Amino acid sequence: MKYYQMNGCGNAFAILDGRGEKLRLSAEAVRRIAKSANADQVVSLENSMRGDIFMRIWNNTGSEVAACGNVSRCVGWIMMRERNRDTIKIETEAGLLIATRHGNGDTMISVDMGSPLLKWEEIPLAERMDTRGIDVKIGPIDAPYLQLPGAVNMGNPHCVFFVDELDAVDVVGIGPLIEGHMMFPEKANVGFAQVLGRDCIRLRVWERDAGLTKACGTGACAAVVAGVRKGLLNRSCTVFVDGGDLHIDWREKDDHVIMTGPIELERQAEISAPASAPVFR
Ligand SMILES: N[C@H](CCC[C@H](N)C(=O)O)C(=O)O
Repeated sequence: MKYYQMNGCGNAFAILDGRGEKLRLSAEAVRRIAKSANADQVVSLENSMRGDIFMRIWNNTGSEVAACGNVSRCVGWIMMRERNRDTIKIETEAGLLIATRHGNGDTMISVDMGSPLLKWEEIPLAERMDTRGIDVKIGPIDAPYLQLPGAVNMGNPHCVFFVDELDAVDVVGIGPLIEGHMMFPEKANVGFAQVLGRDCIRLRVWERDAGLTKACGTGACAAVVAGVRKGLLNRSCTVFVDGGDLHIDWREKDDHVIMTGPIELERQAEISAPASAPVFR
């Protein structure tokens, strides 16, 4: 089967084209693939009745997840090249996504991530709360910048803090405390955003079940939505992440969030179907 090693702004992926195979990856196989590929997420491509492709996504710790913005852009690019089309419909557990490019050979790919879910029970949170600024305490650490983060679901749960100085934030120390906080029954991706202007932010994300990554697509979408709801940002924003930059547009006309950014194909290979736990050299 075809194997693609790709990244979106440094968010690293191992993508297996399982169409035509009975590919069923165990959590252990996912962890082994992710380790050997040094990937944040692992994806298997499957046939779809509703779209051009079905994308099954796992974090590198083995948990299956419904949404991943950056890999949606990579899979969109694979299918556009295969079908020689500028628009591709991707089916995921979170729903249908539309990926587009501006022309053949283009590696700037946009994905329509649909509408953000903003009700407390849709994030989900453990109790009723105003999701524009939630009350999540982490023990003795009551740093001033850890007040009232925004909560947004982009097909997956996000908690976004707005901080004055991102380089002063201990993302690796604080991220896991919020990720597993009892306020989030399904855990959460934890974003730390610094506003540089009403149309640009810098963002780092401690990802649920994957840790600190160089970029998080749904995290960038969630940060802009949370910033607009706090009155800090315009609906069209550039998000500077460690691995590059993404452009987010939370469209007024249909409430959809459009994410645009680069993809990179690092390696493509033919491999034998990984029944259990293959190791890629
Ligand atoms: N860790 C995330 C999934 C990957 C999201 C990220 N890589 C993106 O580009 O959106 C979660 O468990 O919800």
